[in-house]
Order: sequence, then structure tokens, then C-alpha cells
Amino acid sequence: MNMLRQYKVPLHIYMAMMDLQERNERLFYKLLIDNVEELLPIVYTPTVGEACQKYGSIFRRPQGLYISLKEKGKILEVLKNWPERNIQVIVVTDGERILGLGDLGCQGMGIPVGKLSLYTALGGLRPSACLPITIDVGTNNKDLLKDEFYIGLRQNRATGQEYAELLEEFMFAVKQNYGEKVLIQFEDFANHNAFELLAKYSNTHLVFNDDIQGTASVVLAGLIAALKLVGGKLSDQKFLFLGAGEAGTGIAELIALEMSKQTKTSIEETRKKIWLVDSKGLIIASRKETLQHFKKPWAHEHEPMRTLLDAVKAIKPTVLIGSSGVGKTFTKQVVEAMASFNKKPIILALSNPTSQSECTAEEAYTWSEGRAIFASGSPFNPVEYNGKTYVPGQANNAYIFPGLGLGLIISGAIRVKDDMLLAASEALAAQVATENFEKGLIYPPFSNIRKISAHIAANVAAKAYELGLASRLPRPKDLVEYAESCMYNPVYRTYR
Ligand SMILES: O=C([O-])CC(=O)C(=O)O
Ligand SMILES: [Mg+2]
Repeated sequence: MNMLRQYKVPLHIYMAMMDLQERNERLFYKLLIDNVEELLPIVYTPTVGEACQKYGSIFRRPQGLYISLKEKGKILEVLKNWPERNIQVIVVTDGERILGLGDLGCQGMGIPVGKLSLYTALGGLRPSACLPITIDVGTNNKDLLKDEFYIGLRQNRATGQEYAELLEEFMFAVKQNYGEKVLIQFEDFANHNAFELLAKYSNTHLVFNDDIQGTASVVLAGLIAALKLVGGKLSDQKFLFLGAGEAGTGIAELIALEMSKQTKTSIEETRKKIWLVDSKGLIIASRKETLQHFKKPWAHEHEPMRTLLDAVKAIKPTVLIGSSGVGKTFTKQVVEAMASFNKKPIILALSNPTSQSECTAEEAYTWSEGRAIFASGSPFNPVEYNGKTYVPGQANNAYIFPGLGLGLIISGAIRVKDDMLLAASEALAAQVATENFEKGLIYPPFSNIRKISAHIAANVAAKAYELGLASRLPRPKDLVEYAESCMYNPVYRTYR
């Protein structure tokens, strides 16, 4: 840590950490686990975003497996080249929508690598059981295509049938090579592929999409916890989203599902409490014809509203959620409007990395006169306002996916179901302690994350058993204890 702390530039710490991961994996994980709050912003958002942008020029060794269009017909062989055999989790991207940074092509590899290091550090999966994969179908990023250090195929993205066939071959090669119980996490695919891949493979494979489902689960957990601060039930809230992509519609759907379960009303009914704004304004019934299919359920009757500010004023939401990938969109006027009709407005600026955050923590607290309950996708430091310290929470799927994955694996689950995401949310919300609430936090600190992950894993596993989707039998009695006993610990072995 002393050596790492000599670097003042976060990217340099990132590079030193990647070197350490290569040279002494156990020590890498020991540092990451013991200093999680300090190192998470390095190996994960926001620094990992910068690393992906510059990946070609900081490249040392391939840390994961690249599968390109050129390997079509040979994907199984390529998988067999990976030195580890007992893979339990794959995080795969095609690099088309890396965080809120757009198409970074093959340079998106930083994301599967970073996510999997959290699977180990936060969720306790063995490093050797984790496989980062980047599918290279080209990139439409003009700067990268011209960049002499670009590491991927120099062509525009393959689409349509060519794309679908490569992914189909990949999905079945994975199942053939690693079996039914390998978990495949889809990460940072563009909207048009993300929804389709998830729908296509969720009935044949153990898959989930972190941006759609992981984000949904973490936000729902934060909202359940936030109700302890604002009072009332989830169904008493009114939600407005800026951004109707994977995160926005994924969160909206999980909230609607939870409200529908709590109030025993239909999901069509509970969806009516949720409004979404996209780049064309408020999503309303008169736009239905031209909307992408994943936006259609949110097209309610309303007059057109062009801007977020107009929509906020008209809808008067109690919860405002930013998931558009576009920074600085929660302006002073927007936050002031939220604060004008809410005693405690809930404001979540989820877009990553920090540069894409809809507003900063300081802005949220200042513009709401310290009344906002604020959390963001990338971390912000505590803020002093009028002599009081406000600690913003980090509403990031990193709270959920390591524990969710651990729960799926220890139960031998063969499918992911929405009820498991709800179970994960409830477990996370239950981990927020009184002392966290007192600081305005709606998430527990990351310093306890391994304990939190064990609780999430236990709740998810319990749900898998309940649904008859768990194949590890008999069911362990105490699932929290069992989850903890399965977790990897980076300790040196004693020499004999
Ligand atoms: O990586 C993160 O910090 C969260 C995430 O999945 C994304 O922004 O795409
Ligand atoms: Mg992501």
C-alpha cells in the first residue's frame, strides 16, 4: 500500500495494481479486500473507465480471452486454450457501451477483468474460476480505428446475422466446455443487443445482464432502505427516470414487480407510477408507434414534455433516477424543482464513470439545501454543507453481482429468475444499519462487503432452492455460514 500510495495519478495506481495481479495474485486480492474503499475506485469505476479509453497504450499482457470474428467456427477450440478448466463465472462484453463512455471496442476488456476481480474480492469466488471474455466484432469508434495502438479488429461492427451467429456459437461452446452451471454475466453491451441476448438465452443458460438486472437490484435495495428515511411504502412513491436504456428500464421493471407483489395489483397497474424521459422527452402513449420495444411498457397517457425540467415539474416525482450515461443533466433547476415539492427528494445519479454522473454529490446537497437523499453510480467524497457532513452512497451493481453470483454458484442454480434479484435486493437493504441511516446513507459501507455478499448469496441460494432451480443437494441448513465457508481467502500457504 505504501508503494501504491506514492502514485498521485489514479491511472498509475491502476497500472501498478494490474502488474501486481499478474505477479502476485494473492497479494493483489489481499490488498483489495483489506483496502476496498481506497482501491475500488481504482480497479473499478471511475479509473477503470479511463483505463479502457487508454487500454491500447497501457497494454502489457492480455488479461482475458479475446474471441473475434476470425475465430468463427473455432470458438470451442479457443476456449480450450484458456489454461484453467474449472470456470464458474464468465463476464463477457462486446465493448459497444462501456460504462457511459460508448463504443470502446476491444479495449472494453478492462471491464470484464475489473468485474471479475470484484467477484473474487467482494464475493469470494476463486480467481482461477473467473474468466473475462471480450467478443471482438469490430468497433464503430472512428478514433480507435485510426489509433496505432488499437488492439482489436480494424473494421466496423458486424451486425445482424453475422453477429447473432457468432454469439450463438459462443454461448453453446461455453455450455459444451463448462457445463450447465457456468454463470455468464453480460456486461456493457449496447441496448439493442443487450435486451435481445438476455431474452434469448435466459431459458437455456445461467445468464444475467448486470446493467439491466444487477443495477435494478441495487437500486431497488437503496429504495427499500430509503423508505426508512422518508417513510411510507414503495407504492406511495412516484418515479421519474432520465434514460430509458438497460439500466432505466431494468430498474423500472423491478420496482414495478416489487410494488405489484407488495400491493397484490397487476404489474400493468404499478408501472403507471413510473415515468421515463429519453433523448426525445417524456415517453408517452402518443409516441408508442416509434418506440423501441423495451420502452413501450412505459408509454402512459400524458401531454408531450420535451425537457427533463418540464417533466419533473409536471410529474412531481418523489424519486429521480439518472441512467442516461450523459453527465451534468440534473441541473440546478431540476434539483431545486425536486426539492420544492419533496421534503426529502431521493436523487440517484447512476451514470458512470464520474464524468458522466448526472450531478455531483455536492450539487445534490447544495441545491436541495441538504435535504436530498443522494446516491451515485461512481463514488463521491463526503460533502460539508452548512456545517454538516453528508455521506453519499454508491448505488453501484458491485454491491449485488458478487453476492448474487456466489449464491447461484453455491446452490448450483441453473437459471436466474427475477425473484432471485428481489431476494438480493432485500438482503442488501437489510444490511443498512442505523448508524448508516444517521449519515443519510441508503447503502452499507463497502468495508463490510464480504459479509454483505454472504447474506445476499444466502438469500439468492434460498430462493433458488425454493424455486426448485438449485442442483446442489441436500440444501445446506445455514446458508449464510455455508456461503462464508465457500469464500476464497487470499492467505499464503505454509511451506512444508
Ligand atoms: O461498472 C460499473 O460501475 C457499473 C456498470 O455496470 C456500468 O456503469 O455499466
Ligand atoms: Mg456495466
